[in-house]
Amino acid sequence: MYLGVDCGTQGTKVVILDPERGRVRGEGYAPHELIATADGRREQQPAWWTAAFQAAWRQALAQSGIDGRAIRAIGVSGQQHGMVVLDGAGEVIRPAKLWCDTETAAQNAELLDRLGGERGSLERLGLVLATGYTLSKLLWLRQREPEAFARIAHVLLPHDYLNYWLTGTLASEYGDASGTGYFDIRTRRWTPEVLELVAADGRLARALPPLLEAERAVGRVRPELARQLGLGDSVLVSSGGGDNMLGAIGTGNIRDGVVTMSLGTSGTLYACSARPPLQPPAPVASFCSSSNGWLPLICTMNLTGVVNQMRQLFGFDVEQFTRQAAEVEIGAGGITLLPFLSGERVPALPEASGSLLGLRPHNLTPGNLCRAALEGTTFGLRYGLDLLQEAGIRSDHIRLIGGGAKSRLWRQMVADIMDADVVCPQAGEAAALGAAIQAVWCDLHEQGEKVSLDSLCERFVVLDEHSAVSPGPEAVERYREVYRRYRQQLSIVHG
Ligand SMILES: Nc1ncnc2c1ncn2[C@@H]1O[C@H](COP(=O)(O)OP(=O)(O)O)[C@@H](O)[C@H]1O
Ligand SMILES: O=C(CO)[C@@H](O)[C@H](O)COP(=O)(O)O
Repeated sequence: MYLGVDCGTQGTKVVILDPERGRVRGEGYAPHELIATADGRREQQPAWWTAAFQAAWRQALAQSGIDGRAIRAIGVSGQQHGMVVLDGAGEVIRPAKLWCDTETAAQNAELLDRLGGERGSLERLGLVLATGYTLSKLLWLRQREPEAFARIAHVLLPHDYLNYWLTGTLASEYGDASGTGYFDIRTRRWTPEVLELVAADGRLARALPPLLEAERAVGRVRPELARQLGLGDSVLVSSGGGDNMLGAIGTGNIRDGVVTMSLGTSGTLYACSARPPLQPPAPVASFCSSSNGWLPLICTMNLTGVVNQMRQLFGFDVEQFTRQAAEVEIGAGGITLLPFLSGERVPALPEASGSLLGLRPHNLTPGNLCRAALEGTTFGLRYGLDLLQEAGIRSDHIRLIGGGAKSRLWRQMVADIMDADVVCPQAGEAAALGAAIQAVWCDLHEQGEKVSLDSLCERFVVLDEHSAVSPGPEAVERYREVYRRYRQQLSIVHG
């Protein structure tokens, strides 16, 4: 049996994969708290992740009915870009700043400028620095909390931290490392000279962990933790990765022609590629994949969080919200929501706020506002799809994952707005499944079996044909018009 863990923004999900039967035997979930303030701060205590890991694991174990000692290996997926800083004793210095923290927008602008703008950043790193990447968080820490900064001995990403907690070993891997802003996505090496823009004495480069190939193991679960979790005494921990990289594995997106979209706290859209795109538009992040290739990606910061807030404003549960939104026409009666409540990464508006446009006495209804929240956030992903297409990525079908993919209305909206067929994988938690598949891959490699990741995805990734939806020609036409209105209003409000 293999354990896949996905530490997302809103919670940790766990799956237990039975390789013989080729299916998930047990699942678990535990939510995370979030520190969120009006200045854009978004932080979490790493201890909340480890507590959620344990709670979700116990649920999955109980559901599966297996003995915990049957687990051979664990794979960990994590929200990208977070900054976890440890002191010399391996203790967490302060809460982790997350991918969606925009408090560091000024530091990102300063660093981008010092790198020579978008062009300089592309030349040095193979991608354009964005607010949310780890680098600007380090500069922020140096400027705002110099005492904490002085104590840094190790800098990790969220999934690296979970691997460290599991094994006691400090390590990173190419996929998640490529979202730091101090890693060259083409050579797959850290870039110490970029870190020197934050501290010229070289100490940050010394704080970075060694980099692993995707199919390598970090180590084995620490004996005292294994006992506490009811695991056996030599459970392997695979390299793990960023949640989008492992979402790619969990949707079989490891060869050309597949596009995955995730409707989670973030909205993401990505396709794997054997080479990094040659001249990607600046918002396209040419991250490395966890399948030894690349994963050009776009990410929006305002998705299910905005939809949840609109829903809660009216006191609706998910079913009531969906009914309200479904009962009104495409276009929300002329209302547009530019949904940048938390600032935005794509388009690059880290300090923006949201706007509601087109309000009139006849259209100001809960149904129109609920629909405008779904449409506005999905148009952000359509904007991203246009950019990915500019980078040369083509596909007329999308594999849809993340919490929002459970909504049939949203799935149909994605199909109509993107003009593409949409299908979900059978396993509800694709990134956790991807992590479990990577654990199988790594375990087989340790045993000397050079099995391909492709063959494992063939075996374990099953699409749910009942979830499939196709674009409706009439709806596609109507959304085209509404999207045009969205783009126009976007340029009027944000230039
Ligand atoms: N049936 C549903 N309809 C619409 N949204 C849903 C549904 N089920 C879950 N969600 C949304 O999915 C969100 C969680 O998504 P998830 O991908 O787990 O986030 P993350 O990985 O960022 O923690 C929930 O907050 C909720 O808004
Ligand atoms: O920053 C990015 C991608 O670059 C986000 O996709 C994070 O990785 C968070 O993911 P979720 O919590 O939404 O799954």
